[in-house]
Amino acid sequence: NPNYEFGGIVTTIADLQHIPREQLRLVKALGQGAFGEVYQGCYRQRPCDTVEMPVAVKTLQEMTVKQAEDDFLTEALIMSKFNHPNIVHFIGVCFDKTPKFIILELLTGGDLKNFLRESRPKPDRPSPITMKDLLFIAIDIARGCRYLEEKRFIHRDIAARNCLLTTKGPGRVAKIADFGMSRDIYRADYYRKDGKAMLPVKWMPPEAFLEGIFSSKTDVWSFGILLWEIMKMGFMPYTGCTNKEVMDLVVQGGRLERPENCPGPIYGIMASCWHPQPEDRPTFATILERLGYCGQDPDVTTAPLPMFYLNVSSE
Ligand SMILES: CN1CCN(c2ccc(C(=O)Nc3n[nH]c4c3C=[N+](C(=O)[C@H](O)c3ccccc3)C4)cc2)CC1
Repeated sequence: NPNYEFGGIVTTIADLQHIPREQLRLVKALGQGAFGEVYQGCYRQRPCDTVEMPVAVKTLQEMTVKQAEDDFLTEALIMSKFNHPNIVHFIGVCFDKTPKFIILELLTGGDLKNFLRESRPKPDRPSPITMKDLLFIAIDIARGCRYLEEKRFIHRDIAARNCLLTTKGPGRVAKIADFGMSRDIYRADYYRKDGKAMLPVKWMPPEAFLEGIFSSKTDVWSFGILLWEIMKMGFMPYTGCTNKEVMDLVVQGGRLERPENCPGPIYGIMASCWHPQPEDRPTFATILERLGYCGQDPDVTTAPLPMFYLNVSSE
């Protein structure tokens, strides 16, 4: 069984909260995870309890190779170490029988990329959200990233697709929810990542995809791309470019343009995340401070959202 060293402490499966299967009830499928289905479920904290807590249940499909099983466990070990309002909370594991389960906090708003795309203004329906909502989502994720930075944990895959919302409605909180990439790096053999096909190149800085150098400044670059995703309400970055074209472009100093209607101060923040030199990129503490100022600036918070329906591209 894999173990996981974090902050000088080694954790193994024995250290995780184990949840008896009879205290769990699967309700409905939420989506397809990397290892198998993700379900909405109910968890009864004690057998005698009548009250049940809604949870998300990640399943490891029955027929898997040992490696996938270790990866699944490693993801649980990683998530069990975090405790922050902008990181999806780990509740426990249910590994006594197959299929194995990881029990996590349930977020019912779905992933951030789909939410942004669904929230675009339409000819017959103005957007249900405003620039201020987009800014608050960015601030939530920046808080989660600052926590990881403080813990010296490198996520390696900060992107809108890996973030979840507690609800689509007002009062929504955005959280970092997927640790698949950082989990894979804990795996001994890196070959799968060297396939390049698996790497989120469009979210990576040059030193990462050229030399395999990762640090919290890698996550800062990715956060800049995430900020661009938010301001473009779910567009794919570098639309239409292949990974190779993006690597060549970025190495030569090419960068994503300021999205239409994106307030200058916000574009300034994302551009600062894309310095060629990692050390010239801001910390998440600085990013949070600057996002906070933007939130106090009416020119920013009252800025109109971009219009997409004037062009026909689905992206
Ligand atoms: C009309 N809409 C359609 C979509 N719908 C949903 C769609 C998906 C979800 C959902 O997966 N919620 C989750 N809560 N907790 C975790 C979840 C996933 N987790 C995971 O760990 C998943 O691996 C994960 C991680 C990051 C992003 C996606 C999936 C942990 C909730 C509502 C709302 C109504």
